[in-house]
Amino acid sequence: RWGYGKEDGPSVWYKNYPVAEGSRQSPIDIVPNEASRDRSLDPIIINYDQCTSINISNNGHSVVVEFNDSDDRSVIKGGPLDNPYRLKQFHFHWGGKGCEGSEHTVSGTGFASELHLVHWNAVKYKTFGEASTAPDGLAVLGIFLETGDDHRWLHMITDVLYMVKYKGFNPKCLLPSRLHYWTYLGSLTTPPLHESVIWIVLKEPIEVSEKQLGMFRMLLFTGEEDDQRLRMENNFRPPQPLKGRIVRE
Ligand SMILES: O=C(Nc1cc(S(=O)(=O)[N+](=O)[O-])cc([N+](=O)[O-])c1O)Nc1c(F)c(F)c(F)c(F)c1F
Ligand SMILES: [Zn+2]
Repeated sequence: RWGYGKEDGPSVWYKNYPVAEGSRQSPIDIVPNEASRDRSLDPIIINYDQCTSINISNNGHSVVVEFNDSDDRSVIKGGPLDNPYRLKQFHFHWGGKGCEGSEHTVSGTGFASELHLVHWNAVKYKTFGEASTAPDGLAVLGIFLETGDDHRWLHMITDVLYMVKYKGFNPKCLLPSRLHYWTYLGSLTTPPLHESVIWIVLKEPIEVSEKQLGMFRMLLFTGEEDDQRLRMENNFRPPQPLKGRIVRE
């Protein structure tokens, strides 16, 4: 249906998902000195200590780790959020080589990869599906990955990328040391591109090794029954027009 290739990639998503040309699409290019300081913005609060990962899977677009979101055991709150948002899953976007791969860019510069932790507003909405079409339904925490030393905990993902089930991974260990962020109103960056996301992009990247990133690239877009093997890489959407939106910090 949709993908990242020539015929089914971001430049043609508008055909089946007209909202692709909407007024709050993501990702965007973040220009730090054009961000406006909002003193009413509190620090974000991340409570992932009781989180329960239920599985890891390749959904044909990325590698996704899903969590039990039946209660408020792992939530993000504060910052631009009026309610606690429940962690539902996290996934990554990456490139085929070091310099590009992230979805958001900073003054035109991309990172090697970007981690998205997808949360939903379970106070106002009964299900993720309902929240996913509401303007304040989702909150996605974006974390840039830059290449450097091995990441102490990322190996728990890269080591099990070929397995389906594993337990007890706390995504808190993927957070950088400082939680300074940019925030703006945007959308899912993959179809259905719902304009329902309050984006919180952390300023500080985490460091991962080229070898660890290489493990992601061994994943395939295609199924084992498909005749052609398409390596999963460059699963990122390019920056979209700001259309008058303000990025706050
Ligand atoms: O749950 C979703 N997670 C998700 C979001 C993004 S995202 O890049 O758009 N994002 O927001 O981080 C990327 C990937 N991924 O695997 O690459 C994801 O798996 N997407 C999603 C969906 F699949 C639907 F069919 C739907 F109706 C809906 F409302 C959704 F929100
Ligand atoms: Zn994403």
